[in-house]
Amino acid sequence: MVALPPAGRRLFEKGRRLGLHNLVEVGKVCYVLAVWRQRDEGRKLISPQDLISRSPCTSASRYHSRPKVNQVPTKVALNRTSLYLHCMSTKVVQGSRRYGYEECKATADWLLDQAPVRPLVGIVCGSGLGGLADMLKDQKIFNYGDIPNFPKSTVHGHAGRLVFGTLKGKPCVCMQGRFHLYEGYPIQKITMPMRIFKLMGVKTVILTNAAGGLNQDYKVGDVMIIKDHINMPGFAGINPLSGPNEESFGTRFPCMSDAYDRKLQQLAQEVGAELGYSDFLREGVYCVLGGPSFETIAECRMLTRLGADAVGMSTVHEVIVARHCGMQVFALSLITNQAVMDYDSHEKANHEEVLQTGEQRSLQLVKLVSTMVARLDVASDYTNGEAHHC
Ligand SMILES: O=P(O)(O)O[C@@H]1C[C@H](O)[C@@H](CO)O1
Ligand SMILES: Nc1nc2[nH]cnc2c(=O)[nH]1
Repeated sequence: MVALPPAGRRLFEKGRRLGLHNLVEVGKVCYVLAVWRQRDEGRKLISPQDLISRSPCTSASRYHSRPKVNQVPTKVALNRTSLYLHCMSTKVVQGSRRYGYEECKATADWLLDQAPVRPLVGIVCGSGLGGLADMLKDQKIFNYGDIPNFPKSTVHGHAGRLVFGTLKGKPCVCMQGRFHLYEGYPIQKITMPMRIFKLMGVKTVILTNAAGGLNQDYKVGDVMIIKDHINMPGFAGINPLSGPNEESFGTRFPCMSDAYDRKLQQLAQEVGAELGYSDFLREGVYCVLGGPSFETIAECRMLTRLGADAVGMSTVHEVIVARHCGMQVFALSLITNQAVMDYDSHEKANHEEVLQTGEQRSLQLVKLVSTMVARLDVASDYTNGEAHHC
């Protein structure tokens, strides 16, 4: 429990008596991250943002104006079934602590309370690649909007669902849709699911994305095993680990030269060869940019000279956070379009083409990933020799 100032402590004590838990201090402002026990709703975790959007600040209450989503509640009035927020400040709480251990743990616990399995493998589906989640057996699905502290998907082709289940007998959790910098979320927020994965017990993370092919040998529909990355936003100080280090997750200065697990790359090559995919299976360097605009011709030429084989708008931030907290990482790019390199070309990158290519390669991608998962050596982590059933 973090140290609370006296006002926060009093609020916490009061909230506790009424069934509210986990009062968290952020900067100078206290807010409630609540496990709110309501008589007929059972146990419910409500984040500050949810409290703001859902709480019934009625005209009957002395708090007459409904708080705006980016306002920070400075006072909270409680009774048995209702919670009223008083927002005096419009200051938005900044910084990584807001997406720190307490929040991630609360969300992980909330999910595990209801999940049918304790996942050992976490999968992130890129644009148009959500079909992977459909492979899971005995599914339990959570819409992102219902998960405390979780961002919402805003991009077409990202369903915005967290799916639990088993894939070839392995307990998995699958993000059907991810978050991107260009959606306007802080970088700590878009990578928070990785820490939630970790706290739920995930050992191996498999990430997929749609990317533009920079390497002139690549064709649309190729699948690139990511062997390394170039973190362009990182050059400008935009890194998910910026801010106070969360020691409980990992070290201040994590190594990234071993970010992409070599054994898993080897396994992908073997599985790909067995499945007859060698013709379109590649290995290369993925470069992340901020997006949402696609690259200019000059930018594509520059990235090629820097050693990038594919360019995209995701994955790298998640990889950094996943490695920081010690998970094993494997990542794939589906080359959905050729980056335009030539001023005579009339090609134009567009999201529709990205989704369409995703659909066309979906079956092979699902087969590759599911066969790899079947062979993952995570069995030794099962308790009592069984899958982690909660
Ligand atoms: O989530 P991913 O990286 O697969 O999404 C890519 C990058 C943009 O979000 C979008 C562009 O079409 O696809
Ligand atoms: N930045 C970037 N992201 C992509 N995602 C899919 N295709 C592309 C592309 O060409 N550029």
